[in-house]
Amino acid sequence: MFQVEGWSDLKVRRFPDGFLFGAGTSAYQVEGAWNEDGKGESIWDKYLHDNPDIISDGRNGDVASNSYHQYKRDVEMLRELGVDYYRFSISWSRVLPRGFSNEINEKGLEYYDKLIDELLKYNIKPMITLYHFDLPQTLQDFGGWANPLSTEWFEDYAAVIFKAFAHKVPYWITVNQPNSICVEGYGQGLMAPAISSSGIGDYMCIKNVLVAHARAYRLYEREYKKKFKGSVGIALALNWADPVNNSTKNVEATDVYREFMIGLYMHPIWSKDGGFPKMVKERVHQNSIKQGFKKSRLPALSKEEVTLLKGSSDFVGVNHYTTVLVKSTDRGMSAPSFDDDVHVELTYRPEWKNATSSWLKSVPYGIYRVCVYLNTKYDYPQMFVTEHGWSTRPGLKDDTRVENLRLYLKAILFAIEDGTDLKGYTTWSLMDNVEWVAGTSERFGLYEVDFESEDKNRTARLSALVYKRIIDKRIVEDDYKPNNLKMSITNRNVKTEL
Ligand SMILES: CCCCCCCCCCCCC/C=C/[C@@H](O)[C@@H](N)CO[C@@H]1O[C@H](CO)[C@H](O)[C@H](O)[C@H]1O
Repeated sequence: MFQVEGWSDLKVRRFPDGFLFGAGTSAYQVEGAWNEDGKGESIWDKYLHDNPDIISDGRNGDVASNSYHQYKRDVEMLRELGVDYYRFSISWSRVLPRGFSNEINEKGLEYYDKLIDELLKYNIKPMITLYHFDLPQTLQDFGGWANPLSTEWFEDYAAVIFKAFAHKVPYWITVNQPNSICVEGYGQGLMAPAISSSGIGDYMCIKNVLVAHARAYRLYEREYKKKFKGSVGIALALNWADPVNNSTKNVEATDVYREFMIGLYMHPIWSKDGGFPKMVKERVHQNSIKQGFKKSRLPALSKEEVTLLKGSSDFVGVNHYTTVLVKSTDRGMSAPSFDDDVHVELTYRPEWKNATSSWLKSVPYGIYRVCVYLNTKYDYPQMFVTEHGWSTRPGLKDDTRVENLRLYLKAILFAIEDGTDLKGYTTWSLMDNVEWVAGTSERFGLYEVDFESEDKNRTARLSALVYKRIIDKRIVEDDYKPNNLKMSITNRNVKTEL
C-alpha cells in the first residue's frame, strides 16, 4: 500500500509486460505552418495574433516547433527514446479549413498520413487526439462549443478523420480536457476563444463537448470498431485535491471540488446512473434560482444524451500534473460564476517543489491517489496516463524533470500493484513547444527546441536519456547517470498487441 509520507520502500517494481510508454504533443503547440498548404485559421491563431502582448515571451504557434516540416526528426526522436506510441493531435482547420466537412484540404490529410506512415514504419503506434483546443475560427464565429450544433460539426469532422485513418490507428482520444476548453476558454477567458462568461458559457460548452465526444465515440463504435478494434477514449484533466486538514468543513469542501473537477466529466461516462453528478446539479440549480434565473445555468442532458454518454469510452485518459489543497470558505465571490458554484479556496504545501510553471508542484502521491479514487468511484476503468510532465527553463541538464519523472513513475507502479488497470504512460512532452499564453517561457520537452534556429533544432535533454533507460529496463533506477548526453537509436522489438 502506498503511503503519503515515507512511501518509498526497497522493493524494485517492474512495469508489467504489455505496459506501453509514449510521448505527447498537440498540433497548435508544435506544428507551426499556421497558414501553409491550405490550412484555415484556428481560435488560437486568431487569439494570439490579435493579442500578442499576452504571450509571456511573444512566441506564438505560427512556427512553433516546426513539426509540420520536421516530422521525420520527431519520429527519429521517438525511436531514440524507444517509445511504443506517439500521442499527437490533428488540427481540425488544417483538414477542414472552414470547419465543415464539405471542403476537405487534401494537403492537410496528406501531412497526417505521412506522419502516421513514418511512425508505423518504425513500429510506433499512433495515438490521435481529434481535438486539442484549436477550433476552426469559422466555427467560433457561430458560437463555437457554446452552440449545440457543435456536436454535429465535431461528428462530421471525426467522420472524415476516421475514414482516412481508422485502418492505421489503434488509439483515439476524442477531446482533450473539456474543463480547459470550457472553464478556461468560455468561462475565465484564459484560453482561446477567451470568452468571459463564468457560470454560464462554461456550462453550455461542457454539455456540448461531452455530447460531441459521445457522438464521435458512437460513430467509431458503429462503423469501425468491429473491423479495426481500435480503442477510443477522452483525456480529462485529473489533478488531485486533498483537504488542507481533516476538519469536516474542509473534507466536505474537497468532495465538492472533486465533483466539479472530476465528477462533472467522469460521471456522465463512467457512473452506473449516468448524467451530471447530483451534487453539481443541485448546487448550480439552487444558485441559479437564487440569482433569478428561471432554471439551472447547467443545461440538462436529455434522456437520449444520458444514454449516448454512458459507457462512451474504452479508457479514461488521465492528464495529471499536480495536487492542490482545498479549504472551505465563506468569502464572497462574484456571481454567477463557476468559482462561486464550487466555492472553495485552494492552496499548496510550501515544501512542495515548484516547476517553472507557477501552478505546477511535484506531489507524486497525487497520481496514486487519483488512480485509486477512479478505481473506487468508477469501478476500475481502463486508463492511460495521457499526459504527465514538468516545466523548466532552457538547458539540457534538467535534473528536476528527471526527479519528478522518477517519483511519479514509482507512484504509478504502486497504483498498478494496487489494481489500477493502467495501459500506458505518456510523458508531456516529446519536445519544447508553445505553452499557450506562456509561449516558450515554460519548457516541457524531453527534447530541447532551439527556437532561435531556423529549423527549430532539437537536442535530447538528460530526461530523454533517463526515460529511454526506464523504457528499456522497465524499472525506475535512482542511480542511473548517463556518461554524456549523446542519444542514439536502439532497435526495440515492440511486442504489444494493437
Ligand atoms: C498562496 C497559495 C495560492 C494557491 C493557489 C492555488 C491555485 C491552484 C490552481 C491549480 C491549477 C492547476 C492548473 C492545472 C492545469 C493543468 O491541468 C493543465 N495545464 C494541463 O493541461 C495540459 O498542460 C500541458 C502543460 O501545461 C499542455 O499545455 C497541454 O496542452 C495541456 O493539455
